Amino acid sequence: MKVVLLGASGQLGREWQDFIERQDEDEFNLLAYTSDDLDITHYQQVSDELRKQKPDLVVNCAAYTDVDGAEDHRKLAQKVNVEAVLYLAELSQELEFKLLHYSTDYVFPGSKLDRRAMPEGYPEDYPADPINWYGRTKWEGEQAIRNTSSNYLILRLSWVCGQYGSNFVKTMLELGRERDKLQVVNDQWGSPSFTTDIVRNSIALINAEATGTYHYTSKGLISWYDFAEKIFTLSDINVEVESVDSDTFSTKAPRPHFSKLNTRKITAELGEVVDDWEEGLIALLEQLKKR
Ligand SMILES: NC(=O)C1=CN([C@@H]2O[C@H](COP(=O)(O)OP(=O)(O)OC[C@H]3O[C@@H](n4cnc5c(N)ncnc54)[C@H](OP(=O)(O)O)[C@@H]3O)[C@@H](O)[C@H]2O)C=CC1
Ligand SMILES: Cc1cn([C@H]2C[C@H](O)[C@@H](COP(=O)(O)OP(=O)(O)O[C@H]3O[C@@H](C)C(=O)[C@@H](O)[C@H]3O)O2)c(=O)[nH]c1=O
Repeated sequence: MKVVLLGASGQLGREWQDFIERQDEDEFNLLAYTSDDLDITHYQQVSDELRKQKPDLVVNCAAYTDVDGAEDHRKLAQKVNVEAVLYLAELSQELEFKLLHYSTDYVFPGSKLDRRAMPEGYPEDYPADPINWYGRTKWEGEQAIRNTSSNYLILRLSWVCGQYGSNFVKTMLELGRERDKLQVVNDQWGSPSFTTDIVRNSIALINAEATGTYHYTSKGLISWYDFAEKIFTLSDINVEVESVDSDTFSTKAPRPHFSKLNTRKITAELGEVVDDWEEGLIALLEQLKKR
């Protein structure tokens, strides 16, 4: 299968490349493009390249992911997360490739009431109602695909962490080593998704010829504070972590209080593929230690 990977230098893009390199058979012929190789907002270049390569599958790991930055750079976030995605969806229809696109838990409103009503998380068909600009652009990008392409897979993820790029685990390890004391929010609940699990399950969904929208995240429901505590305990880092609410640790973009994704649908499709978040964290810390 010929696969074009966009956003190849991000945390998920690099994990995709690693995963394919580790495969024994040549199941996938992967062509990886960083933003320098191919900017997805340069439509003519995208069109020329995809017409030339004629892929069976385009994996879109490219996105504007700076949640606070999106509030100040609304047009850019809109261009990358909506307009360029619409263009990819149009090309998928015209050139007949499958489009695998990633989206986020931040499309959901995340009220504290929702946490009580849906402790196992939001199902795929729960109405989106994002509370920040990043979430809004990601939702509009999803809708652009649904309204345009008949051959797509949208995989919603939450709290993505892996060995590459920047994420909460790596930020905590850095801050924990630099500082004596940290504040971490205790009133935003969800679950991390680890990049190795995401790529494995993305490929399983592709092999199962799944289409439509799916959720993937680890088992369990934790706050960022719980996550930070576990990162420090497992890493033997001695730092004082103060548990604070979102008003105390305020950010430019509001974050949902609850953003757990329900994973019943992917489990029904693929079997018991959803891993425990603590196991995922232990594996990631091991990987980081080796690097
Ligand atoms: N990170 C997270 O916690 C979550 C992420 N997701 C989704 O998962 C997907 C992958 O995220 P993740 O790997 O974490 O993100 P990263 O921020 O690590 O990577 C995003 C990549 O997109 C590239 N990019 C940005 N703009 C363009 C552009 N115009 N053209 C081409 N490439 C571009 C970036 O390149 P460069 O660095 O060179 O600009 C970067 O390599 C995204 O769709 C994201 O919304 C979903 C839930 C949680
Ligand atoms: C660094 C830091 C963050 N926080 C808070 C801020 C925020 O509410 C939460 C997580 O911080 P981050 O900056 O990693 O969060 P954030 O950028 O909101 O992460 C999100 O990224 C996008 C792309 C997604 O799609 C989401 O699923 C989610 O993973 O922890 C603290 O409380 N203390 C700290 O020292």
